[in-house]
Amino acid sequence: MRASDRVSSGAPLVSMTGRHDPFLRLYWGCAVILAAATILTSSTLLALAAIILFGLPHGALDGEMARQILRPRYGAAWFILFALPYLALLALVLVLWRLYPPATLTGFLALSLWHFGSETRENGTPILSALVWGGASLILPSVFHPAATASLLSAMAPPVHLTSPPFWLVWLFPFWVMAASAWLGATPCEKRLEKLGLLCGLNAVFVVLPPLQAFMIYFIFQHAPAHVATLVEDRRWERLVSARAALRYSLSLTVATLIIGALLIPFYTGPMVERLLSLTFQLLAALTLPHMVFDFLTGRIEEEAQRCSAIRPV
Ligand SMILES: CC1=C(/C=C/C(C)=C/C=C/C(C)=C/C=O)C(C)(C)CCC1
Ligand SMILES: [Fe+2]
Repeated sequence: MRASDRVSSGAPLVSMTGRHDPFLRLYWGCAVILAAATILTSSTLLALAAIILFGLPHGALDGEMARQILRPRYGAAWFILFALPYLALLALVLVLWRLYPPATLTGFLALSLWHFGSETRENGTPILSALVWGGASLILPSVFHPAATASLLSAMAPPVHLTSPPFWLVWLFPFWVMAASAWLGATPCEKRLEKLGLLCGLNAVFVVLPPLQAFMIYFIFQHAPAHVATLVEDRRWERLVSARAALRYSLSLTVATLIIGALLIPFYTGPMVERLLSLTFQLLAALTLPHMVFDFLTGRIEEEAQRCSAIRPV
């Protein structure tokens, strides 16, 4: 089973907060305080800080997985083998943002929908739950806050100027509602009320809050912990035994990403808030492509390992 095939929607925050670990309490306490400050002040900068500080580390865990797979075979060269193709894909996406901003934005949104969906896919109803949970963060703001979503997406991909969100995100809404109803219908009776509550909670976040704040809440309290929970539950990753360990092993690449981000600031122009907004999301897109390729490759390696162990004589 691929890491992303495991169940994670719904429970991640509860299972991943490490309620009894004082360090993680502090970590999540800071996340809650920063999120609350963002909402109270409506500050774009604080929202970006929360997204970076508490969302980015989940992607940095790719380095830990690559280390475990490549180091036994290639020794110290593992890092180059991992980092070079990763950085090449990252650079490619950053160049694509410059050359074809509208097409890259569309590609990023489609990729994000896939990425968010695959993180919250459930075993019984994989496609439905992926559309429901993955689509919510993109479809709901486009429907309930079209003007604000359009201006954020425009700021993300200058010189694109959207007066409304991409039509396909809005058109997906009726399908999203149907998928959500079908998914609830397919959920076992005893769990239905709980799932309905979660769905209503997620809807409320995207209906009530402005799009960037709602996305921040989704990203740091649902998406990132779901990814970490999936990896911790996956017994393949020897050192990822707890959320705390995951945080520790994500630290070096998180810092490296922050340095890359800081070095890129001079390449972005305009008022500082807009520069940081486009840089943050363009970099997220640039990280998401190699992250998804990596996820695909580790899934293939796992399938291969299972195939080999199935044909090995006992
Ligand atoms: C900027 C922005 C949006 C899009 C964000 C996207 C598409 C983020 C993708 C992040 C990824 C893929 C992270 C991977 O872990 C919304 C929600 C449409 C509206 C609010 C502002
Ligand atoms: Fe992610």
